[in-house]
Amino acid sequence: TKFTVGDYLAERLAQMGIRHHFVVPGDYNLVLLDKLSAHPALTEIGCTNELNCSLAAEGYARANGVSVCVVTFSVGALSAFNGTGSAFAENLPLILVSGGPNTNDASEHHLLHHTMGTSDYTYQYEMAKKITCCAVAIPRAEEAPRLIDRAIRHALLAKKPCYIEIPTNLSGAICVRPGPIDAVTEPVTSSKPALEAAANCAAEYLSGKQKAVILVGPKLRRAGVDAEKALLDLANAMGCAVAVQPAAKGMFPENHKQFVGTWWGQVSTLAADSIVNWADAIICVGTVFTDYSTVGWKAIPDIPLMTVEMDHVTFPGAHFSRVRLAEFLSHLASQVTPNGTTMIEYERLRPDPPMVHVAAKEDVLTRKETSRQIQNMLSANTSLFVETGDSWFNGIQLKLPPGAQFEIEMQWGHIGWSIPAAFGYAMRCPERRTIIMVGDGSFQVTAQEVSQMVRFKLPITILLMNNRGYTIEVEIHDGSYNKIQNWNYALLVEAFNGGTGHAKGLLANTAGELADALRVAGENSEGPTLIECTIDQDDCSRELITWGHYSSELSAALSSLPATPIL
Ligand SMILES: C/C(NCc1cnc(C)nc1N)=C(/S)[C@H](O)COP(=O)(O)OP(=O)(O)O
Ligand SMILES: [Mg+2]
Repeated sequence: TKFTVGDYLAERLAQMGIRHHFVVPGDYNLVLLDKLSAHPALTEIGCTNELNCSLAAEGYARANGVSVCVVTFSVGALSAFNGTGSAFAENLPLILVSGGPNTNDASEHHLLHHTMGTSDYTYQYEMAKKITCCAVAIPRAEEAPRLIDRAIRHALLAKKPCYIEIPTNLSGAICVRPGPIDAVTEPVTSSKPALEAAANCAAEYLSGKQKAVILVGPKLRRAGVDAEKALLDLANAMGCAVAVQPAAKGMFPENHKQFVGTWWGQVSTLAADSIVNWADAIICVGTVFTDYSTVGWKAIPDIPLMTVEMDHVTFPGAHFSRVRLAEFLSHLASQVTPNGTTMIEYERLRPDPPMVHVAAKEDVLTRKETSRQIQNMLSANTSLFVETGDSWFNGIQLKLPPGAQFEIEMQWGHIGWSIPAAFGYAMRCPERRTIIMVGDGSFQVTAQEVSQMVRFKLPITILLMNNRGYTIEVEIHDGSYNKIQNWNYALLVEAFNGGTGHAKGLLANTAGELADALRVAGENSEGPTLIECTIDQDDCSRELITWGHYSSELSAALSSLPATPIL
């Protein structure tokens, strides 16, 4: 049989370790989908819509390192742009592939279905350029190898999404076979002189300091599989306190003796803020300081920083390009002199473990009791997804046992992300126990993807925190718009079974009912189990109230008049 453009893409995806491709079919991509599903190493995963398809691919990339989402032109791609934006914001190489109009139509000024109704079809490619690190539209089959390889390589190096548009008449066009995959996947290594110079600068930066801490940010994990190990080596070599930003929870082991908690200003955990504020040197590794992670700009380090990024290192007064994060940390680990001052001080500050109240079986269910029971089910095999909402704060308060994984989407913050993202993640890691903490408002955005968990028999446990509305928004700025229609969530999930599935929908109004429901979930290995936890609409974490208070100042800042009056 002839080798085609679609086969070229399929082979490249398989060569780089992708085993599942997330799709929604449409007549602009059907031939392409035939080629992809014909590849022995690829399994086609259909999704209910393109928003969920792109978010499922985003979740898959968290587990696999790279993912692909294949949609139809315009009506499909514009929804998939949202999950692509998430991948950009979260530093994930998601490959967005869209079918496109037949290359013969433009010159005929044909009006085509699914388009804006004009004969200019370039708008999608132009938009994709803005939300990816590389966008290509294949004009003819001869250029497919060069353009496909270029887009994928950019995505892998930048840890950002890329865009590949394949006209519907080119997927089946003759194409040459791909060369070695190294040409696409081989990483860029550090410049040796720059690495040395940066390490010398670090030694100088640290030499005059007494109280160094390490602050870990969400880009650490995105810097590659050896990045977390390199950080551990540096932490062990230094002996100093190590704090994580909220979006980096789980990227440093929480049972490590030098772990001092999540640094998040007034809503830090384990008094991490006290030791970070005490430090006279902060090594920021993959950190991201945003309005949310600094609690409305209130918690920003106010001392000169050393920052280690994915491909450069900066100091007060110095910048070193092309220094890879993992290589730099490992190199530094072999050079630094131990300085445990901040750990000695922290042991004096470390808060005593809180008294945990165990509710009686008949007690009305509370947020705290729900968190306590979730804490007890976390294990080395758990992957916990926490959704935008009070679930952020409740999830971040939990203590991760060694090996447990934690996934959060704090930069993009698209409510509903956790359902498709956990589904995509679980397709890649079916052996792990995936648990989702999600609010009622978020669940309503992407609930359809639970039906794919039924279809692929994924034993995902969904803790649906039903506080009757958009509570985070209530805390930031209340209004009529924070009210939503309540659903019978347990019934909805059972409706997805369609006569053959094994989803279970349970309602927990008391502590005892939650305990029973979690037992049922633990035994359901054939499909998802949703447990609707009904809690009072004002039963939110104190961190949310504190953060919300400062963020309402933030939202006031967001709505503040422009600094320079517009004349
Ligand atoms: C509406 C919105 N954010 C605005 C928003 C709106 N649209 C999208 C796609 N993403 C967003 N973050 C948010 S955080 C709601 O409070 C979420 O409500 P819910 O899931 O019920 O969680 P809580 O009750 O714990 O807040
Ligand atoms: Mg809610």
